[in-house]
Amino acid sequence: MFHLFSSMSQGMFLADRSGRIVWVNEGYRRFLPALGVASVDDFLGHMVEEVIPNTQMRRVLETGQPVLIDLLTNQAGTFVVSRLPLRDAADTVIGAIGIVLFDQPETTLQPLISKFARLQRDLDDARRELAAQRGRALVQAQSGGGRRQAKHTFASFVGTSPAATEVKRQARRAAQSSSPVLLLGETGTGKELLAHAIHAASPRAAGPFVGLNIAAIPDTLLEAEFFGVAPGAYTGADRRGRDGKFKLADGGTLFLDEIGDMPPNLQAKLLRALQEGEIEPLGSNQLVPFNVRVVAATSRDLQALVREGLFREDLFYRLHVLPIRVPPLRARRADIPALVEVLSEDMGLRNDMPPPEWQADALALLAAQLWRGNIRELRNVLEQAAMRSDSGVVDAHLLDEVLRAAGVEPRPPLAEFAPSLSPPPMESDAADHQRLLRPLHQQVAELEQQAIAASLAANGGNKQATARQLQISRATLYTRMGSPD
Ligand SMILES: Nc1ncnc2c1ncn2[C@@H]1O[C@H](COP(=O)(O)OP(=O)(O)OP(=O)(O)O)[C@@H](O)[C@H]1O
Repeated sequence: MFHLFSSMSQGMFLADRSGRIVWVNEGYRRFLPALGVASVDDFLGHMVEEVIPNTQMRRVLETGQPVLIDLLTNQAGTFVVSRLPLRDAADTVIGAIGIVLFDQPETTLQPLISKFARLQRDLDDARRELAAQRGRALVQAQSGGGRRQAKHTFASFVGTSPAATEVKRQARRAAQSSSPVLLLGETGTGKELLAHAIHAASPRAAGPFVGLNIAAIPDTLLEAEFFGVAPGAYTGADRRGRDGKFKLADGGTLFLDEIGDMPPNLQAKLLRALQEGEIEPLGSNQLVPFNVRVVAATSRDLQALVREGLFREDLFYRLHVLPIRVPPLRARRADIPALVEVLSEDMGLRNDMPPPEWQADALALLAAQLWRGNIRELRNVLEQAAMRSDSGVVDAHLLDEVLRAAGVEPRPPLAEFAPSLSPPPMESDAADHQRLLRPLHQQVAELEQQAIAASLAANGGNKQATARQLQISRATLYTRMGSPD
């Protein structure tokens, strides 16, 4: 074992019970200059922390517990390392082995590191959202409530598929700009959610977020909704005047949903307002400057509307500065299991019940559907299935019935989805630990095969997309697929 570790790893050394380095192999010697150690003689005989900054070797010697995998960063770089205690026949710790498994993990472990970075970013977003929610609760408690704030951040946008990651990347970049954003995508794809997230990540986050669904308001009332009404313009209830959404969103973000449904006369007025940076409340004859960032959304084909003369071309270009295409759910099937989990948790919380459980065949069936209503439709189907399950467990049979009742002719389950969707078998800590004590090349090869199988399944067997997702060349993918090692 000792020789195997020594030859398979990038480098290895031994410390005695007191933490003094007593042996170092050939491989390890090349790290010495970067550690600021001139020769092996200056390394041997020194206490481990004197020559390897940030090492956790002392803890291993003191506790007798191994650190199987750790990242060590010091002036010599970042390394994936392993530290194992050495014991004598009476089980007393007599020293420890330090092993460098990988140097330059940022290149050798690129797919893992980028996944880690992405998860870390999502975690940071979630933490920020929690902090913001606490802050909002505090502000509401102090002000008696009623503030218009973003309800979602990027962490609420569930999905790590390439398509979801790309849309979040574009939206994050858009958040930093002050130009109008145009969110394009089918109904229920998360456009409104992204609008909230863009606001929450923008320099205007402390300002209000005001939404207006143009399709939901009669044309005759829209102008007053947009620009407000001056005092005295009308008799009756509106005598005192009323602020429009532009005024309410001052200093923040105005979300114009279903912009494609805007009547032509109002399109002209909106264009003028955006060009001049001023609005004219109904009946006022006065121009009022505003400071609002517009995020618009539509599920209609805006360019086709322009061609048909139903949407002004000049307004289209005014809004089309930062277009973001939000992908439909069927273009990111890999996100379905995660969405099912999040939506189930939410359903459980709302109904004060344990979240429903989804069997692997049910998930495979869900992953295969076209989801024309996207996440909203998915949620609806999940809710109906959960309601019809007495045990709280939903299988493909029950789901099939629910889909048919909802008027959907179910497409057959994606076979390649089922194995990757079923949860990994539970292993006891001891067995888990034992698995880690096998030859490293074998473990790495297994991990590679698992990653390739999962990615192939997520990409419906498409090798080009799989290679892109894993950030390896197609040639490498074919080699790895052919050699399970
Ligand atoms: N990526 C996602 N992760 C989690 N929930 C999502 C995601 N995308 C959408 N949802 C949820 O799905 C529902 C529909 O989303 P949203 O209203 O943002 O869609 P939309 O594109 O604006 O739809 P419409 O065009 O019909 O207004 C909401 O409940 C939203 O929270």
